[in-house]
Amino acid sequence: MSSDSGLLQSIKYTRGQKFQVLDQLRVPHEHEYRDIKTVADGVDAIRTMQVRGAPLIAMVGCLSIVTDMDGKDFKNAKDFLAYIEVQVQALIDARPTAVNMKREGTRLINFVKQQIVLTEDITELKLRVIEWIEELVKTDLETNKAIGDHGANDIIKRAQAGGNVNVLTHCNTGSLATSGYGTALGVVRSLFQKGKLDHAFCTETRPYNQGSRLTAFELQHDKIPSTLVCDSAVSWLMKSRKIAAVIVGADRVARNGDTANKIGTYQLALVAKAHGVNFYVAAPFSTIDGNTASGESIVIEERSPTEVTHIGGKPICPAGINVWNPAFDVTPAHLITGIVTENGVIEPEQLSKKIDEYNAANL
Ligand SMILES: CSC[C@@H](O)[C@@H](O)C(=O)COP(=O)(O)O
Repeated sequence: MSSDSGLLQSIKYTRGQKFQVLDQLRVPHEHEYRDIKTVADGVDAIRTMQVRGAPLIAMVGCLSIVTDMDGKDFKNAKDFLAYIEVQVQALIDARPTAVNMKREGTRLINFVKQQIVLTEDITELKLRVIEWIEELVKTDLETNKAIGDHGANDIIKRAQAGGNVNVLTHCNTGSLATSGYGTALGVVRSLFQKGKLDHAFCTETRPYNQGSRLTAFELQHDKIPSTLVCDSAVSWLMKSRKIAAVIVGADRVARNGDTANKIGTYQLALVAKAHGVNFYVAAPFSTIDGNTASGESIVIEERSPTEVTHIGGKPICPAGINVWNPAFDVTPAHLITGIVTENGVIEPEQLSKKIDEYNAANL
């Protein structure tokens, strides 16, 4: 399930058999898969960033429930529901900023509540949960392809003179952050497949280097013409090359369009504004959090200082220096040209209305 091709397969899952995740801490140099047998394994893989990226975190979390409940006995349906609620909360707590695990976990709990009205048979309930989670993973790939096409079409439409475009992306939002294809990197893939991409630039994305380790790897893998730049080179890049668009992913989009994403996204948006470059956020609708009014209330995860002070386990600065390591920042909506979803490109001012329409149709 869930692969574009071998090396970019973030998840290996076969019902009733194994569930494994690619250990992204080792990419690009090694491709080792880790078994996920329990929710505790899932939480650990998410916390240590063996798996990362908002959509993938949710899928790995949910699939870890599938393997965890295998062979477990439950006294009754109420006991089963209580178990699901506890596991979902543990997975939500693993990393606080991305909303996807919270959203899918809440939907899963609601689904179980509906099902226990229909049947109290535990074997049947387990099967329905497995099918619900497998569908979630399958849908993610289709969603990403739709995001890719909507984003690419909008960029092409706005590109002056209708020629091929250069784009810049940040962090890793590709096959490795999703079940396949990717969100912002899906837009790059789609531009390439349409023959409309001149060149893709990707940032290193310090401190964790998702750009240089993972995105550069994906771009090379797909033979997409691409160049890696330091995070500190982006202003000069936009000044000296013609960049049609910056495309980033999202960990949570608030109702007003403010967007939490990998640290450094906010400065990219400011630089894009200063240079008249369109700035897109590409994310599935499940990353839009209609319950969060604005970016003010988004909790920003702060991670270990060692991610800044060390690279590959080696220190790169004097021991004992104070470090602040926020993993994400919030880009204000007014800097965002469009939010690219599977349902089309939404201007931030239209987002609240679109959320209400989506909820009326889907919830
Ligand atoms: C499709 S992934 C979208 C976001 O999750 C991505 O841009 C990002 O910020 C990832 O952060 P990470 O800390 O690597 O999980």
